[in-house]
Amino acid sequence: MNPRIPKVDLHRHLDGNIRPATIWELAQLHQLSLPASSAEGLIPFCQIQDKTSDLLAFLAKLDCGVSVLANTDACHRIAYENVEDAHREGLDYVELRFSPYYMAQAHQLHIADVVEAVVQGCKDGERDFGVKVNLIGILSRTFGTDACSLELAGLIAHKSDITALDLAGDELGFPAPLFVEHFKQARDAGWHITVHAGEADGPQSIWNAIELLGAQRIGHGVAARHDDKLMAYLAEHAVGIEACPTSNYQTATVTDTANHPMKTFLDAGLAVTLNTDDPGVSAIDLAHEYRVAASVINLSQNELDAVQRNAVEQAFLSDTDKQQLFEKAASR
Ligand SMILES: O=c1[nH]cnc2c1ncn2[C@@H]1O[C@H](CO)[C@@H](O)[C@H]1O
Ligand SMILES: [Zn+2]
Repeated sequence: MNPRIPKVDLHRHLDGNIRPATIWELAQLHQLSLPASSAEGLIPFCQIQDKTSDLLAFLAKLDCGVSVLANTDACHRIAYENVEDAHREGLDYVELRFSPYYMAQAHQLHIADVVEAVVQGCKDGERDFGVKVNLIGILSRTFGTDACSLELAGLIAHKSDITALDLAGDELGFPAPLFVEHFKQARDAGWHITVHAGEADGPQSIWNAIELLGAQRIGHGVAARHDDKLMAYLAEHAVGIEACPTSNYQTATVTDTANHPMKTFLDAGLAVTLNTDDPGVSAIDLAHEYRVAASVINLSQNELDAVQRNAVEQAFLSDTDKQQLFEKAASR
């Protein structure tokens, strides 16, 4: 990554980035059983080894980490450690997303309490590590529309501490038209919108995210490659593409990383950004994704710099905040 351009990750699930050592310690603390007898032994259960058969097999790997969230202190801890991880990676700004319903599920926590703990964990992390953070709430579509209504209510209870709403989980089984009302409420709350689309399903899912849910950015968006009209629309309206190539390889969204459409998207004028998705589960960091984009996807240094700048342009931040990020990076 270019140190003179802000280092930004816009698509990172904090509940997909729980350290194996923390999973182990929380299980000890709360006397919870795990499928292994040491932190190292846990790795095959909470990290992808090579790739999985499909998105749902990938998502099952997140279950181990959230299974130890026995109380709100545990939620605070993993949020705080996510900010520490971002600091260790040298990031200037990160948008962390999380699904409070999913985090609350294993131990029947109160959804709004989970949101509060995550908000506080991130605030404490920002104070201690000097990384700027914004939070994106997720509706986990996999659990259906009623669960998503509860999840939305828990997020809206902390409306001013949340920047945007996202829809994640089983894209094929729970398509966007089911969530029109949820996203209307989110826009009425003044939130930005980003939606996982075109990862497990086709281009229509991306159109739906934009036209029915009001998405300003698309998580993954890989399937746009099959629809020229959509590509032209994305370019014209600067709808950002949050690319996560290693995740896309591991979920079998792309057959191999070299086949990722990032370069095609850039050539077509799309505002592509590069992100980690679930770095703990994928065992990667943002610098790894930039190396992959250079050496496997063959982006030039100019293209990599453009992608790095796109992340600032596409961030859910005010123009003043974006300017400050650019100035901070230019002066180092
Ligand atoms: O790559 C992904 N695609 C779709 N959904 C995802 C991905 N990674 C994580 N989640 C989903 O996000 C929520 C936790 O933040 C969970 O619903 C998880 O399944
Ligand atoms: Zn994601």
